[in-house]
Formats: sequence, C-alpha cells, structure tokens
Amino acid sequence: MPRNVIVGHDALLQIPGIIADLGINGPIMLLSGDTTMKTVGTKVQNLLQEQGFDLVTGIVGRITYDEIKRIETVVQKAHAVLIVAVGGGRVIDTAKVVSYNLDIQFISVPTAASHDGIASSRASVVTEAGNVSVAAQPPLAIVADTGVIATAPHRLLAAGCADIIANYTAILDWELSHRLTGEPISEYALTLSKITAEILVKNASLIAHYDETAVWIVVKALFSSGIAMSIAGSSRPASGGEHKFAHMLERLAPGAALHGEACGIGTILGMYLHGGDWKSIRHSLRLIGAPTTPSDLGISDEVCLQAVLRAREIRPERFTIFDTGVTREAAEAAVKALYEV
Ligand SMILES: NC(=O)C1=CN([C@@H]2O[C@H](COP(=O)(O)OP(=O)(O)OC[C@H]3O[C@@H](n4cnc5c(N)ncnc54)[C@H](OP(=O)(O)O)[C@@H]3O)[C@@H](O)[C@H]2O)C=CC1
Ligand SMILES: O=C(CO)COP(=O)(O)O
Ligand SMILES: [Zn+2]
Repeated sequence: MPRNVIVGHDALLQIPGIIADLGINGPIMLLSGDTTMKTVGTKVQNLLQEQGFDLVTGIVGRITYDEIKRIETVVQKAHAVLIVAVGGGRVIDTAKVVSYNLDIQFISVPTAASHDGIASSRASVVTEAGNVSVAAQPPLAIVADTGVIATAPHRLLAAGCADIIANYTAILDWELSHRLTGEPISEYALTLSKITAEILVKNASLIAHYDETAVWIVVKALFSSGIAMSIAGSSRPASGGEHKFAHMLERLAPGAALHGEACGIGTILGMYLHGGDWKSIRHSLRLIGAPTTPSDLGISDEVCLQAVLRAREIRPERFTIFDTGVTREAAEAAVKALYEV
C-alpha cells in the first residue's frame, strides 16, 4: 500500500517535501513520456532541481521487456535511489516494474486519470503473445495534482472512467471462473472493485463536467480499484474478458483506442454476452463521453468482431465469458447491439 497519497490542487508542489521526508540520499531518476515531459515532467524537474536534488531524466517508450531492460540500465548507470514517474499508465507501469526489479522505491505522479494502475502492484507488459500482467512494486507515494489532470485532454478522463466501469464485467468473469473452474476468489477484493464502479457510475453526471471535482472523484476511484488489485495479488478484480478484448483490439488496430476506451467497449460486449444489463453500461459510458462503438474509434465492425473472437488468445489461463466458445453469430449480435438505439 502507498504510504502517502496526496490528491488536490497544486499537489505537485509537495513532491520535494515528500522526498525530503523519505530521507532520500542519492540521485533521483525522473521518468516521463514524450508529451508529458514537455509540460508536467519539466515542472517537476524544475521543482526538484530548485531544492538541490540530484536528478537524471529519461523518456519511456512502449512498455515491452526490452524497454524495461533499457530503462533499468539507465537507472543503474545513474546510481538512482528513487524513481519519480510523471505520466500516463505506460510511464507509471514501467517505473513500477523497474523499481521492483532493482529493489528501489518509486513515486507515482499521474498526469491523467486515464487508468487504474496509479496505485496497483501490477503492471501490464506488451509481449508477442499479447499483454501479460506482472507483479510490480506499488508506489511509495502518489501525488495527483487535480489542476494538472483537469487540463489533460477530456478523452483521457473518460478513458479512466471506462477502465473502472470495466470492473462490472471483470467481477462477473471472476465469479464465472470461480463457479466453473474453481478459481479462488477474494470477497474483499471483489467487493471493493464492485463498490468502486458503483460509486463512479453514481457520480457520472458530475464527472461529465470534467472539472477538478470530477478529477478528484475519478482519481479516488482509480486508487480504490488499484488497491483491489493489490489485495487480490492479481489484476483479476479489475481485468476480465473486456480487458482481453481490449488488449486484442490494441494488437489488431494499434493506437486506435486508449486502453480505457477499448475496455469500455469490451465491457458492453462482455455484459451483452453475460446476458446482463449492457444498456446501462452503455448509458454510463455515453454520459461520461467515452466511445461506445467501433465507428467512434474509427475502426471497422469486422476488426471489433475479430477482437471479440480472438480475445481468448490473450492470457488464456484467465477464464472469462470470452473463453466460453463464443460463435461468430453471437459475436456479430454483440457488436450489432453496440449501435442499437
Ligand atoms: N498496472 C495496472 O494495474 C494498469 C495498467 N494499465 C496500463 O496503462 C496504460 C494505459 O494508460 P494510459 O494513460 O491510457 O496510456 P499512456 O500512458 O500511453 O497515455 C496515453 C497518452 O496520453 C498522453 N498524456 C498523459 N497525460 C497527459 C496530459 N496531462 N496532457 C496531454 N497528454 C497526456 C500520453 O503522453 P506521453 O506518454 O507521450 O507523454 C500518451 O500519449 C496501458 O499500458 C495499460 O495496460 C492500465 C490500467 C491498469
Ligand atoms: O488494466 C488493468 C486493470 O484496469 C490491468 O491490466 P491487465 O489487463 O494487463 O491485467
Ligand atoms: Zn485497465
């Protein structure tokens, strides 16, 4: 569990104090993304350098094992004793794995409320066989500046909400697997994941304002969902068939959707296949402004259909509704439902 969680306006200003309190003695590695380094990354860099911290910076690319190895070498060469990760989910996940492998601490500074990996002890790594979920270091501290996150593109906040709404089908899939395959279940992790999604949906109209209050609500939900994963020791409470669909979609149409956006559409599809209330899932996503159809993403229905049929190739050991022998006809009906008025 993180020791220190700061969510609020100008929270970034507290980073030097947090690091000083930790008694860090040695160089710090600041990791960021291509875009975020130019804005928030540089701001954090200036804040730390003004306070006399010895700082090295690095830009994170696509999260693969090769990229993780590359960053590990940079961190080791710099003799860094702490990583400060400033960016989206990719940057934070990379910092989590690198700090775990090198046994050093890291601080999570999300620049967008776009994913629930802000606080979790899991990281999602892209491999040739699809995304794998690996054990990683949870952050020592989380600093979420609501002012900064509110100025990020709205699409990112909507994607974070969709990543939380995905908990509805993640839970159904976990329960299904528990009943059919005997997979162990954690009632605590499951309940926390469910409540988190319910609170988020209850606040959907407030979130649609995309202001700092909205950011605050979403960041808290992302944190809570991450803790559910840490309790379970697995991403199971927040990642079921809808995530397998999302990871496959990313493979078939790279860059077409943000992670959370693909998960949101996967949640409607998964709920449809479960025979659940998929319309209310779609309604919440629409209210928040997240995409709900392949055409919203600028991709063809056929690609979406293939992602439904091939979702089971991702992490085959994770049994979900997408692993129950979905036929082409059933998949077509599910994709068609996305457009239903
Ligand atoms: N470990 C876990 O439990 C979880 C992990 N994830 C993982 O997280 C990733 C998804 O996270 P996501 O954040 O959507 O993806 P990215 O980290 O790829 O970020 C998406 C885009 O948003 C940009 N961005 C971030 N913040 C800002 C900002 N303030 N202003 C402008 N642009 C900004 C990034 O820029 P740039 O990077 O170029 O700076 C990037 O281009 C996936 O890899 C997913 O697997 C998701 C959920 C849970
Ligand atoms: O994205 C996640 C939860 O939102 C977890 O990632 P995985 O799907 O890779 O396990
Ligand atoms: Zn996710």
